[in-house]
Amino acid sequence: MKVMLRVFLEAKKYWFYLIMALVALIISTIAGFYAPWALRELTSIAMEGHPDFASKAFSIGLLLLLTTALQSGGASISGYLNHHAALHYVADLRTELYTKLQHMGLKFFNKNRTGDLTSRVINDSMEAEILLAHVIPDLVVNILTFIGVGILLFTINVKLALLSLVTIPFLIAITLWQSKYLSPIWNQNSKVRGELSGTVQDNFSGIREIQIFNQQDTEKRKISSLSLKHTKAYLKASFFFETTYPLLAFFTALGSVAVIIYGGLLVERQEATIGDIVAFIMYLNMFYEPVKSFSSIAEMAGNAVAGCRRVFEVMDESPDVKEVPNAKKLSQVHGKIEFRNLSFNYTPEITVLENINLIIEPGQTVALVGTTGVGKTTIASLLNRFYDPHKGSIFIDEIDIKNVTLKSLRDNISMVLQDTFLFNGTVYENIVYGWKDASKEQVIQATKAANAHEFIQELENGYDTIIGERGIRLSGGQKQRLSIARAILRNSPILILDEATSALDTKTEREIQAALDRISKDRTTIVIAHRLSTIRNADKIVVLDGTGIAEIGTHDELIRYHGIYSSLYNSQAS
Ligand SMILES: Nc1ncnc2c1ncn2[C@@H]1O[C@H](COP(=O)(O)OP(=O)(O)OP(=O)(O)O)[C@@H](O)[C@H]1O
Repeated sequence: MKVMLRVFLEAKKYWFYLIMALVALIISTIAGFYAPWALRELTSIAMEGHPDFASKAFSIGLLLLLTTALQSGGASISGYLNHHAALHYVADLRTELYTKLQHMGLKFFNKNRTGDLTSRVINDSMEAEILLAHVIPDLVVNILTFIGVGILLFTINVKLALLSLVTIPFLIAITLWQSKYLSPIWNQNSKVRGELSGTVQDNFSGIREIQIFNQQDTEKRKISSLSLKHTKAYLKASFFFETTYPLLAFFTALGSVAVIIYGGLLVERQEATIGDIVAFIMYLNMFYEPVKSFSSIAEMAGNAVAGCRRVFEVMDESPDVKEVPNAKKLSQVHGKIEFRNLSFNYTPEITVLENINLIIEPGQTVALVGTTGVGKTTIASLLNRFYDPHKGSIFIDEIDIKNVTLKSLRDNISMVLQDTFLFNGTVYENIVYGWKDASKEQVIQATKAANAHEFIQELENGYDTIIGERGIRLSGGQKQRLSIARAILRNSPILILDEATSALDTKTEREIQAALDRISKDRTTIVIAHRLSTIRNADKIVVLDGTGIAEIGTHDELIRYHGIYSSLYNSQAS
């Protein structure tokens, strides 16, 4: 109920449509009450042998035509308006959910599979349409019918009406029992659907690995087992539905049987007319309908509420990286960076960084080196506030990065990563991704600096070539050059190069290295590299070992020191 209420309240923008739909629905439902009444009147005047029967029948027929027109017209107007409101709300909900997801920290994405999140944005959000355009209107129709037809039954004959109430508790008991069991099944069902969609998405992203390692059969089995799990969850729900439905039909029929038998007696005693009995039986079916359909509405609502709950779960998730209230804008910085007493771990069991103290002066190039998994990329991620440190702080130009807006912080930092991510668009669109207003000349300048201009021109459509999902139509080195061009174009005062040249051959690497050295001259640069020959000229080399900094110095100083760096360098040189 809470979820349903939340959907309704959040759809406030569309209340006008929903209210208009409600009015049309009420008119349509009430108009539908007339048909049995018309039959009752017709039977009565026929039985009485009314002299003006034909003209009376004509007026009844006209009225029936009018009410039928109102019934169908109202239903269709209401259906359209409800869908208009519901589908627009779904569009808003999807955008809101997507926006929320965009601002979640990486910790959240480490915990949740992208396929499952996609399923929440695409499928689960659509369940709000079911709630607004189907469940709520159906509930209104049913409540109105139950009350309205109930009044009519009592108006026709109190004794018969009281008798027909006898079956109601049975019908209610069955539907309550059904919905009690159905709700957890629907929750499970949505969860399995998310799992299935997550795995399918993972597999398509990793299709190359599946084919390289010939794991098609294993993956097929995994998908088949998840599909079966989904089927079983559905089957469990339909089991309850299918077993209880005949029971509901039986008790409904029992009500009509009782009315026929007792009604016959009342007609004989002249306490009721034949017209009353005919109309009564017709109304009785309408009267039981809301109780009977309660279970299918409950089923639909259960499914829809489970989907919406999964959407709201993410909406209510508080981001682990938050902006402080009144966060300041970090304007164009000089680029002094200080890590002060910094400690961080991804999981409570393993400490990645402990008590890191490091000052990088504006314009300096500092290289982070150390064995794989020591925490170099983590330092870069902390500087970007993809995560927050558990202890200590990071300052840029003496300002704690926790006190500035995330946008302004990230506007000051460009990153080139080892795993280059490119979007499925043109080469040009990917280069200007960080600065949409760049001119063509600026783009060409950046691609020339990144040694990418030449190969781009040789592509089928030059800068307008579509590069495919994740840049699949480009080589690793080409992708990396585009990502370097993108970072150069962004021209931010802090540049992070995380294994930025690792996918390049030695000749191209040397050429790009020269470009990178040039652009890093007038900005603070953090270089993460395994190939130590690429960072020889850094102003400072920081060697990480264990959870902390083991050595700091220039290349020559560290070589003379004969420590970790010197032995790493010598082992690479030999
Ligand atoms: N998202 C994550 N969740 C949990 N642990 C992580 C996560 N990312 C990294 N780690 C762990 O944190 C440690 C530091 O990782 P990090 O990527 O910073 O190392 P690195 O020095 O950059 O390694 P490499 O040179 O191989 O790129 C590693 O032990 C890694 O397994």
